[in-house]
Amino acid sequence: MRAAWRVADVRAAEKALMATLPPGTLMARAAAGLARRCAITLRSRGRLYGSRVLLLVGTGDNGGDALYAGATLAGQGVAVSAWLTDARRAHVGGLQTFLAAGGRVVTEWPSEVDLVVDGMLGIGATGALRGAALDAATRLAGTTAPVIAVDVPSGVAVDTGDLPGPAVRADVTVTFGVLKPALVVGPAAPLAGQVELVDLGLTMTAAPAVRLAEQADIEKWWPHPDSESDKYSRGVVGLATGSASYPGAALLSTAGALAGPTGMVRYAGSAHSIVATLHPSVVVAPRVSDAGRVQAWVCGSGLSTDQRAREELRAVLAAPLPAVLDADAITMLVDGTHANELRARTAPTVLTPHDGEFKRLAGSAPGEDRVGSALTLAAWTRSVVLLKGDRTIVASPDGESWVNPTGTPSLATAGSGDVLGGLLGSLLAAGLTPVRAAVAAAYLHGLAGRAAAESGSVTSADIATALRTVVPR
Ligand SMILES: NC(=O)C1=CN([C@@H]2O[C@H](COP(=O)(O)OP(=O)(O)OC[C@H]3O[C@@H](n4cnc5c(N)ncnc54)[C@H](OP(=O)(O)O)[C@@H]3O)[C@@H](O)[C@H]2O)[C@@H](O)CC1
Ligand SMILES: Nc1ncnc2c1ncn2[C@@H]1O[C@H](COP(=O)(O)OP(=O)(O)O)[C@@H](O)[C@H]1O
Ligand SMILES: [K+]
Repeated sequence: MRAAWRVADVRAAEKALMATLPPGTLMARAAAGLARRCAITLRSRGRLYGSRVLLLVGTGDNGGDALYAGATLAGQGVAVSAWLTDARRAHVGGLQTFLAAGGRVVTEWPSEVDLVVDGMLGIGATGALRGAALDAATRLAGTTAPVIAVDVPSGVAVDTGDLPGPAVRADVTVTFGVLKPALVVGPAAPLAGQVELVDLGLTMTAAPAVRLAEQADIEKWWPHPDSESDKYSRGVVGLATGSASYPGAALLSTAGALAGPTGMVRYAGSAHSIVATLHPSVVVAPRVSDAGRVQAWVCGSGLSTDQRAREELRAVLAAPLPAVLDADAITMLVDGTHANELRARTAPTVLTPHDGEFKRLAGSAPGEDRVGSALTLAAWTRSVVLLKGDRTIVASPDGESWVNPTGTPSLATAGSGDVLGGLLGSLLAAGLTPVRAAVAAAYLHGLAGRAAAESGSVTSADIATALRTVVPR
C-alpha cells in the first residue's frame, strides 16, 4: 500500500525530523533528489553539459529547492537561468548558492530551453495562482520544453486535488518525503505526470489522507481455492441485475462476477433465459426470492425502477448479506422510500455511484474535495462508497479512503460499471471486507481496461474478458 498525507501532517513530520538534524538538511536532501532527476531528463534528451535549464522560482522554500538544485546543475556545466516571481522575496540562501555556482537570474525567459523546473509553489500554496506565478503558468502552457515540478505542480490544491484555477502541467513531479493528495486524486492528479518520491527520512504518525493499493495488496487479498475448497466454500454471488429492457446489464454483471474468485454465480431476474444460454455455468432464477443461497448480492445495473424492480431491491436490502447497490438501485434509493431499509441493514452495503448518481444521493455533486465528499456520503449512508471516475475513490463510514491508481479512459464505455459491480460482488461473496472488495475490484477493472485497450477500441465485454487475464493466479 502507498498513501498520501495532508499538508499539516507533512509539516508536522518535517518539523519533528528537522529538530533532530542540522539546519538545511532536509532542503539539501530535497534539492539533491531534484537535481538528480533533472540530470536524468537532460541526459535522456541529449547531454547534460551545455544543456539549458529555466528555473521558475517562487517566494518560498519550493523556490529554495529549485535554486539549490539549479546550483548543483550549474556546477555540472548546465546553463541554468532563474526567473523569480518576486525578486525581493526569493530564498536567500538558495539564491546566493545559485549565483555562486554560476547560475544567472533573468527577467526575460530564454527563447530556447531543454527543461523547465517549476519551483513556484509547493505545500505553502493557498487558493488559485496569483500575480506573476499565474502569468508564468499561463505562459508555460504554450511552451514545448519538458517540465519538472518541485514537490507539486504549482496551482493545484494540495490537500484535495482540486484545480482552483490554471495550473502547471508537469511531465515529472519530484515530491519530497511522502505523496500528497493532489498527486493522486482529483483533476490535479494528471497534471503531476510521473511522480518520483525523494526519501527525506520522515516518520508519519498521522493517518493518511488517502491510500493507494498496489499489485501486492491485491494478490494478498485475493482468495485462492485449495484442496479443501468446494464451489460453496469459495462463496456464491447473487446478481439482481438487468431486465427485459436491459438484458446487456445482466450479461455484463455476470461476466464481471464470473471473473471473480467465487465458486458459483447465481442470477435472479427477468433476463434469466439469455444469461443461462450465454453463461451456462450460472444458476438462474426469475426472482431474488427463488435464487437460493448466496453470500453477497449485486443489485441495480439495468434493473429498471418499476414495481418488480422495487420488490427485488427490497428483497436484497432485507437479506442479512453484503450487498452492492448500483445504477437503478441507487436511483430507487434517492426518493427516500427505501431509506429506512438501508439504515436498518446490519450487513455491509457498498454503493457505487458515478458523479450524477452521487449528486442525486447526496444532494450535491462531489465538489472540490472528492475524497471528503465520498467520506461524508459513506458516513451518512453507513455504507462503503465507491465514487467512480478516472481516479475512483473508495470511502468507508469509519473514515478510511482509497484512490485507485490503475484507471484508464478506455473504461469510460457503456456497461463498464456493470462489469465492475459483478466483480465487486464476487469479491464480497468470497469473504473480502467491503473496503478491500471495492478497492480490489476498481484496481483490477482498471488493469483490465488497460489490457483490453492494447488490442484496439474497448467495449465493456472486452473489459470483462480481459479481467480474466489480470486477476491474480
Ligand atoms: N518544510 C520542510 O521541511 C521542507 C520543505 N521543502 C519545500 O518547501 C516547500 C514549502 O515551502 P513554503 O512553506 O515556503 O511554501 P511554498 O510552497 O514555497 O509557497 C509559499 C509562498 O508562496 C506564496 N503563495 C502562496 N499561495 C500562492 C498563490 N496561490 N499564488 C502565488 N503565490 C502564492 C506565498 O506568498 P504570500 O501568499 O505570502 O504572498 C509564500 O511566499 C515544499 O513544498 C517543499 O518544496 C523541502 O525543502 C523539504 C523540506
Ligand atoms: N475518464 C475516465 N477515466 C477512467 N475511468 C473512467 C473514466 N470515466 C469513467 N470511468 C470508469 O468507467 C466506469 C463507468 O461506469 P458507469 O458510469 O457505471 O457506466 P455504465 O453505467 O455505462 O456501466 C467506472 O468504473 C468509472 O470509474
Ligand atoms: K512547484
